[in-house]
Amino acid sequence: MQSRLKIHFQNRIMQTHLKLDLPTSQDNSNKFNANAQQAWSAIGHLVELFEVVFSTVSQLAFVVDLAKDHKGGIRLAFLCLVSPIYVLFSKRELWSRVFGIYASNKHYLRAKAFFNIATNAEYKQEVMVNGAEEYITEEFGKAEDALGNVSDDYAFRLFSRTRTPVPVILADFFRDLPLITYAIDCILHPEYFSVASLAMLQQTSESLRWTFYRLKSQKATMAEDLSYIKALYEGVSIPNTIESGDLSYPLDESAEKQVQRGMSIELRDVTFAYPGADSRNVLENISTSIPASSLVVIVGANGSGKSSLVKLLTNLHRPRSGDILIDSHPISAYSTTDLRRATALLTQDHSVFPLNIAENIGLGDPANATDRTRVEEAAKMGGASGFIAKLARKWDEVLFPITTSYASQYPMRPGDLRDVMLRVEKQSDISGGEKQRLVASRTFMRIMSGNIKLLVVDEPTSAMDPQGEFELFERLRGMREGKTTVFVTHRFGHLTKHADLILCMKEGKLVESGTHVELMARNGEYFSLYNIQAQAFTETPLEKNPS
Ligand SMILES: Nc1ncnc2c1ncn2[C@@H]1O[C@H](COP(=O)(O)OP(=O)(O)OP(=O)(O)O)[C@@H](O)[C@H]1O
Repeated sequence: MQSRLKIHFQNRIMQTHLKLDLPTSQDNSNKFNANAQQAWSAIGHLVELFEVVFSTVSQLAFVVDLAKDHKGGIRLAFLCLVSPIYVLFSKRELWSRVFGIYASNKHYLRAKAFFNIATNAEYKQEVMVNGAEEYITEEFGKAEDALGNVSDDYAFRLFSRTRTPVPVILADFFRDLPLITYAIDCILHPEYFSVASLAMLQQTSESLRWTFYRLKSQKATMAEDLSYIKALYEGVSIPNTIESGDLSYPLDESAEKQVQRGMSIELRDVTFAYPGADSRNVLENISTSIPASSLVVIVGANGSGKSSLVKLLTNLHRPRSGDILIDSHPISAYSTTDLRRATALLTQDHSVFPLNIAENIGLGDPANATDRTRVEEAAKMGGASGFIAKLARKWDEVLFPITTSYASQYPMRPGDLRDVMLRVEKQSDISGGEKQRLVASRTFMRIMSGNIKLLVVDEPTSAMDPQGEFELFERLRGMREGKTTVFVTHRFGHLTKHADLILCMKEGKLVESGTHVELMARNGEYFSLYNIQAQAFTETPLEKNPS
């Protein structure tokens, strides 16, 4: 039952995540973080709560029953309840409250940071190449010294620690009180003494204390448990920032015309900021028109807003103000599913899924993901066939498998178990350039779907060799028929000469637009950027055009 319920919840959680668009999922105020284990635990806790309530009632009934047959029984029953009630109200427990834990001590944070840098494999290379070992050790020591006696004990324990021993002494006293009273009773009235009732009394008192304690903890977690389940069911109704319209894309034109035309895009006074209440504008007052089937190159320095502009063109984000028109209609009027189906985006973020190579490429066109001929063709176009052929399991190689393995002991001594552990779920890494080729192949798979009207390529070749980069761009350019193609690149020399339109960005603004010849004649930002590239190959910088 546990597995079934967990799968049910997992399915729900997955659907909620998949439904969210990019801005909604990046908006911290919308963080949907329900997990199936929590939901299952919540159900378990509720069942336990019923059990504890039942247990409390039956134990209380037993105490009353015992008290009835004993001289001074009512007094004894009352004393039995003192200890559990004291525990119920006196113990400071963090888990019984709504809480947030964080460390604010700057020396503590610094010591933790250096410890992390020294022990985390992720930083190993950077630490080594920078020769930072000594610095890390020294700074860690300084932070530790400055920290002095500040305890970094488990937060739960820190919270329940008491300054005086009085509460502990009182708790012990109340626990023993019924027995002490009973013992005095027995001395004064030996005729009432019974070993059986003494044992029962002690047993009942002990159980009651424990039951009350459980009751307290169950009550405390119940609100949290119920909120997990509520969050799980409310997740599906988190509204997306990018709402879908009804207009289908491509518009209902003759089939022949659709095949030949790419997407036309117009931006009117567009301003954009990333999600978050106080985020600043990263694009301001952008107005431009990208004709259907044109080849556009976006250039500009780091941080000038090229990728942000791409995110607007590809409908991953919406502007803060201004309008975007696709084929003369507002972008918001179209079905988001249709627009996504017609768009291929190859970016610098190369995500390799924890799936085999063939599926990693096939996912560019999910409808044909298992068509091996297409996948192989796409890999060839993306320049990935060469390295795939060298992998031990070729198309079936899973580069970054999901890790589930753990062993009882680590490090283990050489032997059978250690060998097995080293073999299972071994990550076989490939180079950065090879990863980019793999992701590029996925884009070719997507282009081959035949639905693409807008192809956007955002600096996907940072790790590729110049030959690989040139060939990739040429192949992508070769696929541009019937598509509007947008390239973002710092090494634009060989592309901008083919471009119908160059958009030159600077500090979030579109500072120049036109063809290569027009922009060179302006002696402006584009001229400077082009000149910097040209200088890498010529002795002297290009002369400015006479203005
Ligand atoms: N997800 C994000 N959230 C908040 N700000 C962001 C985000 N991504 C980028 N920015 C900011 O937006 C601005 C423009 O960034 P963008 O990535 O569009 O520039 P770019 O021209 O593509 O840069 P590069 O050439 O380095 O890729 C930068 O100041 C950047 O810090």
